[in-house]
Amino acid sequence: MTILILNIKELIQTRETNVTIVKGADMKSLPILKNAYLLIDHDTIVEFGKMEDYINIEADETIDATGKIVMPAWCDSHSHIVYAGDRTQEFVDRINGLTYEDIANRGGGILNSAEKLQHATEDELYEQASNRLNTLIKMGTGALEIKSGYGLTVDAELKMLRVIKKLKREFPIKIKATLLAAHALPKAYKNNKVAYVDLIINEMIPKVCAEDLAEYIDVFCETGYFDLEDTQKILEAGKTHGLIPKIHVNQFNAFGGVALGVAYDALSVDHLEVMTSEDITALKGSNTMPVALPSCSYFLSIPYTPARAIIDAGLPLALATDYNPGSSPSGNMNFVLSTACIKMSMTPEEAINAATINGAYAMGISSQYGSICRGKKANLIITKPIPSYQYLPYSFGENCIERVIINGRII
Ligand SMILES: N=CN[C@@H](CCC(=O)O)C(=O)O
Ligand SMILES: [Zn+2]
Repeated sequence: MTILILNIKELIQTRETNVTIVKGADMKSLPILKNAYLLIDHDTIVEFGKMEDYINIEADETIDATGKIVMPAWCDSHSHIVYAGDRTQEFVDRINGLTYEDIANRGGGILNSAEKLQHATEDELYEQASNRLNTLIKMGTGALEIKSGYGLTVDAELKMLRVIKKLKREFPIKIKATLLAAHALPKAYKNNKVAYVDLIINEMIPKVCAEDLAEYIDVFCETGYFDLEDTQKILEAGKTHGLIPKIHVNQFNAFGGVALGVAYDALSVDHLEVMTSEDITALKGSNTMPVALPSCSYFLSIPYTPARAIIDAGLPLALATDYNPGSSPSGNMNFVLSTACIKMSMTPEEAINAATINGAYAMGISSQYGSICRGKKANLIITKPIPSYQYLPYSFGENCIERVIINGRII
């Protein structure tokens, strides 16, 4: 099956060579072809160029993209879309004055979702997660990382990861799975964190790896959750079993977690709402992608990740949704893009690089996803007729997407 897209007003994020990460000042540049064409063969981008150089090509399907933007589908490197129910009551409690921390301290928050998940069957979880995933795909997401972390028992963590494995099988988009058993201390281990960390290391990690259920190991490295020592032990054990580290860090407090992530060659360090100059220094020269989650900052009314300080220090930055029931009940990457521009002073070019190629890097897939490059996967967004690509973040809240192509298939 071949698909030919003609008369594209702006073809965004075109790369002649297979760039796999964009850093610092380079994030300001977003290669564009105006009045372009693009050819897909099966699941692969095979050719693109300017209409003036177009020589008649026969294709099974031809799309006229007059007035429209074509760009890589979003690469959302941080989500928790497998969860049961919702936490609307906590949302209302926060409006009435409680903080995210207050709610967690009284046994709500992550433990509330863990309680709900205990009672949900694998089929129920799959059904809820697939509804969310269908919505995300329509909003332009073509690759997604999904974490466990609402199970907090051996069985329930495995249950979550099996749901993710089924989503991988049944959905056309690229999915990466992460074991986040160290998301919160379950009630049963309230006074025995050491035993829970041991359970993760001695039972969960080996079982998850035996069933090949995850690629990444994650820890919520935060005051009141898991400290540097716990994080180090869990990352170490994960690495021994072939899991690649990715951590939740610096959401509320900065105490050296970023440097620890870098020391363990984490693929990404995510959240970073609170950053010190030491954290920025630690990231320099590393292979670790800093990931900002602006929807979480928006929803919890906490600081935004200091994107300018990070990018102006020459570092890369990725943007992701953090889609989860407690701190970001939205998986809309278009909103993330707008919020990054409006609240984090990222230019549209930086934000698009962060939400495509750098997001792909944070999932270890940027050699195949995240840009318009010959040989890469045909995961594309085709917009409605819009004035320019800058209109995407500008028109926040508006759905500018007309069609999505995933793996060469029109959705
Ligand atoms: N901060 C830790 N974990 C999630 C929130 C989990 C929840 O509140 O359910 C996050 O990334 O924001
Ligand atoms: Zn998260």
